[in-house]
Amino acid sequence: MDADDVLAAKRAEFVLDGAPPLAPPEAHAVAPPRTPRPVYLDGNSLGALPRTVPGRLHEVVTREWGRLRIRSWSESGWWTAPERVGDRIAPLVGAGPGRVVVGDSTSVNVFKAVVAAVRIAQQDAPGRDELLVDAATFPTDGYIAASAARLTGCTLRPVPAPELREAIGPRTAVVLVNHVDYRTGRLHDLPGTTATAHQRGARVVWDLCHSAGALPVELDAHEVDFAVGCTYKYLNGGPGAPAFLYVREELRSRFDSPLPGWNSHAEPFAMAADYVPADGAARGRVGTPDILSLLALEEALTVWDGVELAEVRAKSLALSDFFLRCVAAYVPAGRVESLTPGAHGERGSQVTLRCAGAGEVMEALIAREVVGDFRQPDALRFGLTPLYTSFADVAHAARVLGEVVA
Ligand SMILES: Cc1ncc(COP(=O)(O)O)c(C=O)c1O
Ligand SMILES: Nc1c(O)cccc1C(=O)C[C@H](N)C(=O)O
Repeated sequence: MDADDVLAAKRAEFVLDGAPPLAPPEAHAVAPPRTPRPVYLDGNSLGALPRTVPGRLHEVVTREWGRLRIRSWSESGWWTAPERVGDRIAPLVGAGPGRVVVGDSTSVNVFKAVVAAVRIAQQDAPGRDELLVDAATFPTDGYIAASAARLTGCTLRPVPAPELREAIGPRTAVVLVNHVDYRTGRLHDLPGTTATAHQRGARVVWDLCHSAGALPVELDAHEVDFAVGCTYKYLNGGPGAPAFLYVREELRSRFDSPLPGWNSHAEPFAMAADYVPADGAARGRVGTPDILSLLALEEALTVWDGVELAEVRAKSLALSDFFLRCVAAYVPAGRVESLTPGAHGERGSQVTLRCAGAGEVMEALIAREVVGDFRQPDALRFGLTPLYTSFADVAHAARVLGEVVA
């Protein structure tokens, strides 16, 4: 299967094992892998380092910051980086140019998107005062949605994702959904939920943290209103890399950000007392962008050049199918149970196994160089990142898991 893998060559573009330490500034590259260990199955939490990033960062720090200093805001393209990097992410989430901006954290972008979506829904129909969130949401979305609800006079109602469509009613202003559940890896119905919300006069906000770069996402085609996502998982932007915010083209002029910082002003350097929002993606900005992280992300995104998301999806599903087959073959019966749906249409790009003593089992796996993660209370998570995970990796991981639980 590895021999037939059309994405196999991509693996060499990442730093994946005990290679020599980084930062030989002139070389800008790290020696290729010599051993296939450790097996890294945690790219759904922190993506691996693309080889060319250290060199690019070195250049940004020494030349753009060190020598050009303030000139770099214009000469090195720093000022426009949030929109430029947004345009690089756009094709990965099915968005046209000018609709995605990069900056802040996912949490902050959830806040901007949810409050802005409620404002639009309430302008269209003033009585709408309910915010729905998928009940198994990643915690930050739930916390932020609760605060956004308080600020906008809404009530927050958690609903299991498969029941969301039915739950959308005449009072629903906004539905906030995680596209892929971070715990189970379940893929939620983006086209159907979005269409139902719109039929019933509500707006949708999708959190794409676990789908951007993991599978095709068609934001424009499905007329999604707002979407947010992080860039440190499947987009490999690095720890704390800035998040992204998508605003649907038709809502561009109606997007009233609850965090209208000076970077989102139509004329930031007019330093005007009154706020006039920028047109386009820049309207989603707040303050000064995190340039080092942003430019590391921009470089990391070059690994997507020439990659078809359909191939990524096909490999992701083949990897999860194969991993589950290997688990069935190597792990004693009854010791683990897959929480990840069997149906391809309901699966993201990870496999989660429920397992007694999962915390200790994961510690033992990591000690044996199989790196996944543990989520409370009993979940073993294995992220499958098609650009660098091999079939041999997942077979090895299943074999070691079988030995550990036995
Ligand atoms: C679905 C989801 N939303 C949000 C976050 C985190 O948001 P932030 O980038 O603000 O830490 C994560 C992971 O950390 C996540 O899995
Ligand atoms: N963002 C993280 C961090 O700063 C530290 C440790 C883990 C994370 C994560 O991304 C967790 C991840 N969202 C999850 O799906 O559990």
